Amino acid sequence: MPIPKAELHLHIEGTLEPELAFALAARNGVELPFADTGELRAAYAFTDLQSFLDLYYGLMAVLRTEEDFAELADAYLARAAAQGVRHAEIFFDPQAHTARGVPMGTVVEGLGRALERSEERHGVSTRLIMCFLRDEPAESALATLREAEPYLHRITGVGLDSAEVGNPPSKFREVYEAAAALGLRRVAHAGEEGPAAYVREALDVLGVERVDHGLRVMEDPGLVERLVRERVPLTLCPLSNVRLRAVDVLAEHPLPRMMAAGLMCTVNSDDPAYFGGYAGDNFTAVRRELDLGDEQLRELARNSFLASFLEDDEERRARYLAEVEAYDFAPTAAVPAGRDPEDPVPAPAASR
Ligand SMILES: Nc1ncnc2[nH]cnc12
Ligand SMILES: [Zn+2]
Repeated sequence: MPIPKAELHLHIEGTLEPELAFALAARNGVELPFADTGELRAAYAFTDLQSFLDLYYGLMAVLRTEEDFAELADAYLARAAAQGVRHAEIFFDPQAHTARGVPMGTVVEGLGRALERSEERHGVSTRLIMCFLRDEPAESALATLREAEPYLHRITGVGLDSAEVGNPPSKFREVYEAAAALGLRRVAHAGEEGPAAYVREALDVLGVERVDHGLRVMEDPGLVERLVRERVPLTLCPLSNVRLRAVDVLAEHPLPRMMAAGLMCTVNSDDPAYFGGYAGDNFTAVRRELDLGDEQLRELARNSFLASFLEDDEERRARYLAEVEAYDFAPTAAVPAGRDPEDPVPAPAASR
């Protein structure tokens, strides 16, 4: 089995695999501007965040019913479980659905249906985080929070995503204050394409407890010092950073330098259907391309549980952490050539 881990940066809409997209399109009578899954996959040649977002929002047209959202989440949870994910804190983008006439209740109840049975079916505990689209007006985010109030028993926190540059965290001060007043946890994407100053704003103005990405914090040594001192977790997404050209190649990803600086890093998949891999694939890729050793992988896995919103279930967190500490990385020398040293049985796909 791959090392146990929590996934803390995962957009459920970004788990829509081409095969499911076409199946849902057929079921819902939606015409896609692609002839087949091959043609769709060929469109995944992104040049930046916006070029991805255009396709990502377009493909959501196939998601219409509660059953669609339940199926999407269930497929993700099955894949994540197979890669060692024991706990998942899942983002969703309600405005991307309500804007096209799909009610908030359809989205939340559909996702909730899959999340409710996730432990029993997949052995994965879950939380749900509602993201606001930062390229929409702040008033729309506030209206979305109000619309979500009947469903807050299913929602642990709020996040902020979509086109970052030109949409600083401070634009959402009011809605984050309202979310805090409702007892919601707070995270935000910052420092993915935007500057380190956006990370400072997310902390100071929005009061976030984790920073999603935070890739660019290394440009600001004072900020790094603060993040280390305050133990603020960063939810990094290495394969995403390569696909969206935030870094040129994985071998140049700052993750090892960030870990060496004492930052509390985690590794996540972001939008795995689009970026070439799920959580375990990201672990495998950083191990290989960045030369991370067993104990660095253990640190990333440990951090993922420490940074998770499991304060209401410390017993479970302790159990997961004990699994991480007890995890046995099989000695490389004893592994036959071609076998994954961490995996006691030959696996069809890379998945750490
Ligand atoms: N990587 C990403 N950055 C910002 N918004 C997103 N929405 C989905 N994936 C995203
Ligand atoms: Zn993201």
